[in-house]
Amino acid sequence: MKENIKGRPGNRKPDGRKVQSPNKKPNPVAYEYTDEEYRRLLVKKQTEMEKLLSGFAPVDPIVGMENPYYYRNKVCAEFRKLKNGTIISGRYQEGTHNVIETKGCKIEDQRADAIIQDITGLFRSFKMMIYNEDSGYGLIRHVLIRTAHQTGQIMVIIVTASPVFPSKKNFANALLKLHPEITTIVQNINTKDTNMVLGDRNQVIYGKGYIEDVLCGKRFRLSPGSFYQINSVQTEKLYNKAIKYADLKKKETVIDAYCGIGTIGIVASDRAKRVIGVELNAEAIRDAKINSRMNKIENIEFYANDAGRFMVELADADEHIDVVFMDPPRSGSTEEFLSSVVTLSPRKVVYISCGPDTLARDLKYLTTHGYQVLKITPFDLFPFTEHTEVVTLLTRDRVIFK
Ligand SMILES: C[S@@+](CC[C@H](N)C(=O)[O-])C[C@H]1O[C@@H](n2cnc3c(N)ncnc32)[C@H](O)[C@@H]1O
Repeated sequence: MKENIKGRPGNRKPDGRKVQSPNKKPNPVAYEYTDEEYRRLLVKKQTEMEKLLSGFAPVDPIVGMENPYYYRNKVCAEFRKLKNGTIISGRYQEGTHNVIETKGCKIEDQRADAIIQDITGLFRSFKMMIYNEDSGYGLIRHVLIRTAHQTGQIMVIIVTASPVFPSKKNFANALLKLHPEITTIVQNINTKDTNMVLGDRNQVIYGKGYIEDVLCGKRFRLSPGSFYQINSVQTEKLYNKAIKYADLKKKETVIDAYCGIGTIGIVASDRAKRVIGVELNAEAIRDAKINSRMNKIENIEFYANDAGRFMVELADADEHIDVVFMDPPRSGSTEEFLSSVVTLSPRKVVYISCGPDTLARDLKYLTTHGYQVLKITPFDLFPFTEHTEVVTLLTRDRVIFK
């Protein structure tokens, strides 16, 4: 099957916003979902990372997947009503809000795909009105499915344009009859004229309103609006490498900046003296606090704040920090954050990035302010897309490359 990858659901920023480029033409790049094509893409990504980053330090070979299919644990479906009254489900074509009908996508969780197909049928039989962005009329905006790789739990989030969701209990019962594996169903209310997928309000229709997954031996609760890496198999490898780079000895005070639900800090906490997590999204910080209790971790604290502002406060308070893990969104970090890192002067910075261009920009700042890049490892977190994740180790100790 050939598919326009740029039209895949990767076209969302890490915080869930759609990429805005309404006048952009559809991208002509199409990838074959085959092992041979996958190997070709890995070579291409390695070359791109070397071109971009080898001026800082040697780039290790990209860490690929043995089985690069059906890895996406988060799938956002869009819907469109055709002139003949039929409802189709699919994904937005990149840079547009045209819905391209999608079935059996080879990079999305297969359980999510099956659920979306059946939800589309139920929307038809329950005569649900699909939201029209131009007129602002209609109810159903999106459906988001989040699946937990280890526990198998599944969350269905139905995003509606209004709090009134007629027959929602009957709808949920009909869906659960078809898919008893679903563990929770949530209505998310998004009344705004916005590119953000999710609104601020959630109403639990069935189950607990969140799912739990296990990563690197720790258990994590995940609410509808919290960030969670979309490829769990590769995330474990990525976190293990990041923590190996930090080389913690149980004596260090560690920052987990842009911490989401606290995954990196919680996984690292056994090896550190103290961990401080900071994250802008209050819902994610609520999850992070529950996650630290659930894993019985006592040397970690979490703050809901802008990471840059928080680091300025730490620098002003003359705090001693040994290691900074930073994992900002694709847009990268800010000068406010980076200059505070320089002031705080941790021995090590482990920078995890899903935006290699902004990583290069931020590495330039840090290396012109006393840091040296020691290690760079790319990870293929997003097989069959143009995206690459990179973990980088910086230190303020001088090291000569042989
Ligand atoms: C790439 S995610 C990483 C999350 C987490 N480290 C993980 O591995 O799951 C980036 C996170 O940064 C958060 N974020 C975005 N802007 C921020 C800011 N200015 N200050 C703090 N956190 C921010 C997002 O909400 C998101 O949770």
